[in-house]
Amino acid sequence: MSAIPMERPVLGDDEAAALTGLAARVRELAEATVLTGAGAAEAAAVADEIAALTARLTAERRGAPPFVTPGERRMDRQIANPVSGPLNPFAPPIGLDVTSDGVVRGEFTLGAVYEGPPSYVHGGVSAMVLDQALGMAAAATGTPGMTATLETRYRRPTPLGVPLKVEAKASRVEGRKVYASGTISAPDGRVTVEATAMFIMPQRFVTSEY
Ligand SMILES: CCCCCCCCCCCCCC(=O)SCCNC(=O)CCNC(=O)[C@H](O)C(C)(C)COP(=O)(O)OP(=O)(O)OC[C@H]1O[C@@H](n2cnc3c(N)ncnc32)[C@H](O)[C@@H]1OP(=O)(O)O
Repeated sequence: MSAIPMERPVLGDDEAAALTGLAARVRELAEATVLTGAGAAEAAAVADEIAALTARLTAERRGAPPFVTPGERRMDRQIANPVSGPLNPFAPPIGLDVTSDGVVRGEFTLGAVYEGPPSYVHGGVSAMVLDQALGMAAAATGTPGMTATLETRYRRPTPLGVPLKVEAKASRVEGRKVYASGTISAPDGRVTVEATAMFIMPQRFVTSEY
């Protein structure tokens, strides 16, 4: 049982655009927070101002992140997704395109908030990006599912602050199970992380359209 309900408010275009802009500013704030050299007094003063802004936003609080109206794919409605969602300040966000032959591709740059080992991307963040890309590749087969297994192989460190590529494709569908694989690669074209995953469509979603 989740504390966040399934039912979602649906945003109009104006509100979606405004909240997307707000998320972009908060993303910049997060980066500024981990990189600032403003000093203790200034940091404390800014923290007070941010607390006041947070209070303004929570004065009208929703029970769950909103969706936007259905587009071509129902999965695109979830605009607060932590990988691709423009409404989520935690998301880079990564624009992921699905080609007609089911290949998912995205280009992205990860800044200091995603650091694991100094100057490199946190391995959990790479796994999250791949989970999303492979999940979308699975969904593109017409059988979307929950991640049942995700195996990552970290072949070399993934650099921060440079353009990265993620690519994924489903390899086969067996009933409710979909198998997919993918990679993250660095600007020199070398693969830094490989992943394979298996997604299972829960029985209760068998008739849903994604
Ligand atoms: C669908 C909605 C998603 C839409 C997404 C849009 C794309 C967005 C991209 C998002 C990307 C991010 C996505 C996320 O972040 S998804 C979030 C992370 N994943 C989860 O939280 C999943 C949690 N687990 C479950 O909900 C259930 O266990 C699932 C749904 C996976 C299976 O529960 P179900 O009750 O259906 O299973 P069953 O008992 O009838 O078994 C059926 C078959 O499967 C086999 N099996 C079961 N589990 C495993 C396992 N772990 N490894 C290997 N095999 C497993 C089992 O042996 C059997 O095999 P067989 O006997 O038939 O041979």
